[in-house]
Amino acid sequence: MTQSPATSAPRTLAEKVWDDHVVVPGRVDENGETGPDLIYIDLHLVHEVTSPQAFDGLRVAGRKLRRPDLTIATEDHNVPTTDIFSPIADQVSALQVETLRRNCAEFGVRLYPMGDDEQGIVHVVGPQLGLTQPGMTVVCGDSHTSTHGAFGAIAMGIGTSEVEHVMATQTLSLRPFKTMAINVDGELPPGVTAKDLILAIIAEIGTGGGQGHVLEYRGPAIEKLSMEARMTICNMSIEAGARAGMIAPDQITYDFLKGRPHAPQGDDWDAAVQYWDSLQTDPGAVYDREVHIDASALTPFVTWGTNPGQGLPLGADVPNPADILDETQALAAERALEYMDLTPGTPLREVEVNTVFVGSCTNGRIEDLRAVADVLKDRKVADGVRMLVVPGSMKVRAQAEAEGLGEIFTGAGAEWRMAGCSMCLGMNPDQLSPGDRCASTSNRNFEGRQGKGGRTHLVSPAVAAATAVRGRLAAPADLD
Ligand SMILES: CC(C)[C@H](C(=O)O)[C@@H](O)C(=O)O
Ligand code: SF4
Repeated sequence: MTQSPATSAPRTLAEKVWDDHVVVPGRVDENGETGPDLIYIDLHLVHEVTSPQAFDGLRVAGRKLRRPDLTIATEDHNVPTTDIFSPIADQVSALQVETLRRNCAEFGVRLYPMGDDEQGIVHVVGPQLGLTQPGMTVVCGDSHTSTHGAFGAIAMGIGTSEVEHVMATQTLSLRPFKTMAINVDGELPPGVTAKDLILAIIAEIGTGGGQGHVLEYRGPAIEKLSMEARMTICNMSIEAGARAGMIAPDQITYDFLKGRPHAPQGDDWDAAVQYWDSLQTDPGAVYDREVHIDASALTPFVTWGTNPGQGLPLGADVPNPADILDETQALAAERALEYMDLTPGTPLREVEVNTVFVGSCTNGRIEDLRAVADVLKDRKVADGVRMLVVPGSMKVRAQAEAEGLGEIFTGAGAEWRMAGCSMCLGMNPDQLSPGDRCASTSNRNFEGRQGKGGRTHLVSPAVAAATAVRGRLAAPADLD
């Protein structure tokens, strides 16, 4: 953790974290081109889907895992959320989970298996244990690793060959990312949440808008957000095409972290906070690109299409592709509406759903469940609507139970499940059937993502809950 000399040029949060992790700087070749830096990795998260080949690679090369102490694994994608205490029925899922268990035992990786108190979605488990900390580099063979950037870490998804590289060396060879500031001015109005904000940001900059960049979300609206809300935002950075998303650590970050099992303690804590405080972007630091969003102008946001950028305020109508000037986007909208079976001009509030999914690494944390319970209390899920509430981790489930939320969910007629990725992508039995329409708190609305022929509208937890009660896309204010 080297401190930069006081005379150095102003740097952004991302640049500071990067600089502090360079093991070998990129070499300049004869044409003056700089090669990739060799970057140290502080935390490597592992799940059952993207790790088998990487472990195989180590085995074939006869190598050990370099830092088992910086590696942690959990079972999430294939976990059946109805019964996690029995063996998995599905053969493919069972094999993936068994393989992870064997690999973790052989290479000495700590694993949180199904049935363990700490088990859950990898991006919920890391922060919950205090493993994810400001100023770290965090990787995982999973695109939503960007979630951990909410702590002021550079956190990114990597491919399977990179997973193997990190396992063998605890480093990665990377070119520095470009930087982009997403300045969120003003204040979010009551009833408008982090999920609405990030959906609006992606609609604004596009699903390719962040390409090659690390996004830094900043400004008064971001500074007010809880860690859960910040994680929701950073989680979806990848849906804007970005390499990572970050938020500078502050007192809210420290209050969340303090006392967690892996957080520094005593003098180490004080020293860590002193270092973390130095990570804020310096005044005068220059980003490659800056975007401004006015939080106070936002309302609840929902997607109508088949990518996360195809979203609109809930009060809007289904768009008419003929009104979209950009030809490619107009064509994409046309195809999306066909798949989604939506007619231009229909008010989004009229769109009927038969399924509601609350969960995922975007919105499966305790605050999300509290928001859902606030709406469901003394209300019922509409006839003909199936609602699944799936906690992001078993710790979140236990907390929700302790607060009486589980009873509210089941009392309203929702299914209250065990922890896992579940219907976010349906690698377990929680899937949509063809023609089902789902309001989902997850992060991807791609064709067939939640089950073949299923249709997904991305929404906030509050909108999901109100939609479950009304049977049509709705915000809690529509229920009064
Ligand atoms: C299975 C995994 C590789 C994938 C990802 O990388 O994101 C999954 O988590 C997802 O959300 O689609
Ligand atoms: S909850 Fe969904 S987005 Fe998150 S890791 Fe699991 S499958 Fe991927």
